[in-house]
Amino acid sequence: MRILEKAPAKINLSLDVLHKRYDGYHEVKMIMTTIDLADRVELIDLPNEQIRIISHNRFVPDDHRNLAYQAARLLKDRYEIKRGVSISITKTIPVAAGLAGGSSDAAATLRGLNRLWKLGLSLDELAELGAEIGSDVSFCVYGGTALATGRGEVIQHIDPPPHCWVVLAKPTIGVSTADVYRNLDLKTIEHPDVNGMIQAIQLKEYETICHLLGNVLENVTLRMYPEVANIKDQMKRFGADAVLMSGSGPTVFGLVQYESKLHRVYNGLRGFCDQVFAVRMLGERNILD
Ligand SMILES: C[C@](O)(CO)[C@H](O)COP(=O)(O)OP(=O)(O)OC[C@H]1O[C@@H](n2ccc(N)nc2=O)[C@H](O)[C@@H]1O
Ligand SMILES: Nc1ncnc2c1ncn2[C@@H]1O[C@H](COP(=O)(O)OP(=O)(O)OP(=O)(O)O)[C@@H](O)[C@H]1O
Repeated sequence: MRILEKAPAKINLSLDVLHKRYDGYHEVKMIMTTIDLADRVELIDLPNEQIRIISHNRFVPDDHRNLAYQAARLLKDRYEIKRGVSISITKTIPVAAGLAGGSSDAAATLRGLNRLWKLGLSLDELAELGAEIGSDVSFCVYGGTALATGRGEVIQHIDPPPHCWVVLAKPTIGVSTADVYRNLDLKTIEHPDVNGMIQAIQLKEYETICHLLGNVLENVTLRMYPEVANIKDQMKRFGADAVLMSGSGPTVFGLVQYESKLHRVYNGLRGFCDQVFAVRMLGERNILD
């Protein structure tokens, strides 16, 4: 049997860090939303016990380091599955970009294997398992728009933002999330207004959403990689309504309300950056059904 799952990327509209926890992780408070930029994960049942990863992207590991492999291993061990699976990942989401590409592949693998192996698990149960793989996996199991707290795995669904376009530009550097958190100086950060962002999303106030975009990890990555600031400047110059780095970066996203302006921002950025995308926000909860 063959199962196909879409694995969409996320962006963080607001990302705050409250404190460092005793387990070494940081307590976060952030708004995540799904965008229409997705990998494709294809699962094929294998009669033996093997978990096989196929990916033609040289930056994506094809062994136990792959988060999709870890998702399959977790379900196989936890539910004592005596079968194997071939997991073929077609990447569109840039790697190590701050867009949760690997996490979304893992989440898609959890959803797909739940169907392939007829495990009958709920999305809540899959999200709980996902948290064992990585902090962003729980959100990716559901997709949509959510307030994420804890280390990112405590998910409260919220309304989708109003319709708009997202232009993404990924500089040719990969960023280590662990390094960015390690270099964050909690004493000097300016906290974004996460509650205000939730309210603005609920009221569908596009201008307020633009005004309140904020990410405390942005300055850390900007200090490590000044080219990210350059891309931010270019994106503003070409007319994006608001610009922010996603997650730990280095991808920069710009919000654009009207399609007429979208092409100018997209084409302008293509002169500076190899990986540029123009996509819709997909903040509705049932997008993965
Ligand atoms: C930056 C974000 O992408 C925003 O959505 C996430 O907070 C990171 O999520 P992720 O990549 O799934 O992170 P994980 O794979 O769980 O952790 C990678 C590393 O980032 C650091 N980390 C991650 C999440 C968190 N709340 N606090 C942390 O300090 C830890 O050093 C951890 O070893
Ligand atoms: N399925 C996968 N796709 C991409 N990278 C993966 C995958 N599995 C493991 N990795 C490894 O994870 C690292 C981070 O890649 P990923 O694309 O998930 O980062 P990210 O978008 O910054 O994630 P996040 O936003 O959750 O921090 C890569 O350098 C790669 O070695």
